[in-house]
Amino acid sequence: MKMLDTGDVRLHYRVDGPDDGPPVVFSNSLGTDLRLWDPILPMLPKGLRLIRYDKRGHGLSSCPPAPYSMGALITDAERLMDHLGVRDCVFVGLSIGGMTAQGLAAKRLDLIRAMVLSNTAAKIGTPAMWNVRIAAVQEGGIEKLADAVMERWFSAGFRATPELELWRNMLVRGEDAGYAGCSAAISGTDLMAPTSGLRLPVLGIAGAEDGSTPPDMVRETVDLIPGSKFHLIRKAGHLPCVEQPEEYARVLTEFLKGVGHV
Ligand SMILES: O=C(O)CCC(=O)CC(=O)O
Repeated sequence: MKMLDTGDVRLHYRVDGPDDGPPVVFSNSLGTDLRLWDPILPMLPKGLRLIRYDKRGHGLSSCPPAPYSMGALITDAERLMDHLGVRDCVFVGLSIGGMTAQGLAAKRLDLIRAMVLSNTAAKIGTPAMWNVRIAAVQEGGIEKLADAVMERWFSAGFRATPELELWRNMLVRGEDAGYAGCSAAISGTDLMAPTSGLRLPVLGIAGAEDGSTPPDMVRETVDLIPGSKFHLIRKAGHLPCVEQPEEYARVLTEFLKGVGHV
């Protein structure tokens, strides 16, 4: 078990692969922990340094009182990468993790060679929508939202499988304050201007049945960055790395090859 104490949060992280391998950093979505990437990591080429972490209020990381800002989430990722001596990584961010990627690239381009913006956007939802969600969590806990979240996370086909229970458990066993805190961070974030100024290789990934960040929303954001690639995964919702891990790992591997990381 590895932990970084930044002073205002303790971040749980995990590194797989050789210390001198090309680094790939993974940042996961709202209500998930670093196990989100378990389905795809064994399918990636050997020799990469695979770094993942639980953002504040999630997984085994500490849970400071809500609300959080996007700036704090970006600084957490920055501190972890500085702590691990990571430069020139490929940063793979899913949803709120993809917002962190965009903000970090705008702040510290020395850390990021290329990024994957998976099921994310420069702006997700509206403050009014997030306020309703935050109020629901404060009143009834994450459980109150869980069935609706499953409909956005997964396609109907996947929701009919027994594996659904595992991911639902991950969501509802999370900290209410962590969920509400990160929801507030998303609510206050509009990265359209900084993301438009980014110049680096980008791969956008969307799920055809994503009820949170539909394909058009992902595409609109990746199109802000000239030369970006885009890949649509069919039969997948908001978490295609879970539903279609082979395809996800294949397009990620092709992208890693394209930017000279493999
Ligand atoms: O997944 C995220 O990080 C934010 C988008 C979202 O709210 C997903 C969901 O619908 O639960």
